[in-house]
Amino acid sequence: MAETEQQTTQAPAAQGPQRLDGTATAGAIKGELAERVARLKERGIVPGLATVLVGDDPASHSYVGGKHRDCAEVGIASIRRELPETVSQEELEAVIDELNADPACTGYIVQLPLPGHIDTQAILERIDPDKDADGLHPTNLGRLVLDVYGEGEAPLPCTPHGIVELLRRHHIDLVGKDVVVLGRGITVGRPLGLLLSRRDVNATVTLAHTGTRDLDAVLSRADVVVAAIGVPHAVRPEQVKDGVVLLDVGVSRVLDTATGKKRLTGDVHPEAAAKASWVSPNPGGVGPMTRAMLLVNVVDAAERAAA
Ligand SMILES: Nc1nc2c(c(=O)[nH]1)N[C@@H](CN(C=O)c1ccc(C(=O)N[C@@H](CCC(=O)O)C(=O)O)cc1)CN2
Repeated sequence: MAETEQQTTQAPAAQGPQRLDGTATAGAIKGELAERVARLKERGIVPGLATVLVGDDPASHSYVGGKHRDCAEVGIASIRRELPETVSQEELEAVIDELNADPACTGYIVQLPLPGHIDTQAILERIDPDKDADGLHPTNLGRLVLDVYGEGEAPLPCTPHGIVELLRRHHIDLVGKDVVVLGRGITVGRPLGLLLSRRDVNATVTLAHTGTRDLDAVLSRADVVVAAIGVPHAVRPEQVKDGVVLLDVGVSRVLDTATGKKRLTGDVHPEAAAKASWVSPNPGGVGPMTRAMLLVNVVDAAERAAA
């Protein structure tokens, strides 16, 4: 696709939807990051990502494993902290303090969700904002609200940033478009609403949630729908217009009765996807972009620290 070509959100659905290919886009971003990491290393600076993983949840283990594989691909050093499900608040806070003080760790994340007995907000607030690779520290979320920080000057939450970047790199113009974000969670919906309404994106955003009245009417007007509620096939074909752009963020594991195995299912019904002009596959859409934007935050932070 030509670099300057602008895409419309109204391509006839008869052609079938085009894919917002997160795997390929993340691959391109990782290539760019590998070059930036190499330049940092020439100056004696080695970016290092630490992950803090609590408990035995297989999905969290798999996501964290992926993050470290990505680090190896682009030359970022890896530090792993694994703690039992029974870890106390104080023990976890001690690990945070240790990473805040460790010069080899230039950025880190605490894999979410944490067990119910842990005060997640207190943990996120204890992270040094300069090492906050997830962009979830209140200082960094506050910077997002203020919208006075330029590109790379403050970390952005990875999934929202990944969604905006995925659309941007597929030349999908959001100026003036009606974007409906389903879900108001702190890792996706709420920060995505802020990001989409920034002047450089300029979309009109509706953040829909369990309190939304007449969701069908809200969805029927949308040029773009981002579904991040984790309810399998929640977005149905009769709710969206032809040519809509659909981003499927939700991840549910449902039993496939044919195979007897669990299979990953998104929030978008396949027949809704068939009406779209563009759709992000799930898997292979927003997930890989989430991982790529984490690396962007790590490299940005290392460059800022070295400036
Ligand atoms: N500290 C954080 N915790 C969590 C975050 C986060 O951004 N920061 N987001 C999610 C989990 N997550 C990253 O941590 C994540 C989820 C999914 C993927 C991904 O690549 N998914 C694949 C499918 C993988 C599969 O088969 O399960 C895809 O979409 O292609 C990456 C990262 C919650 N916790």
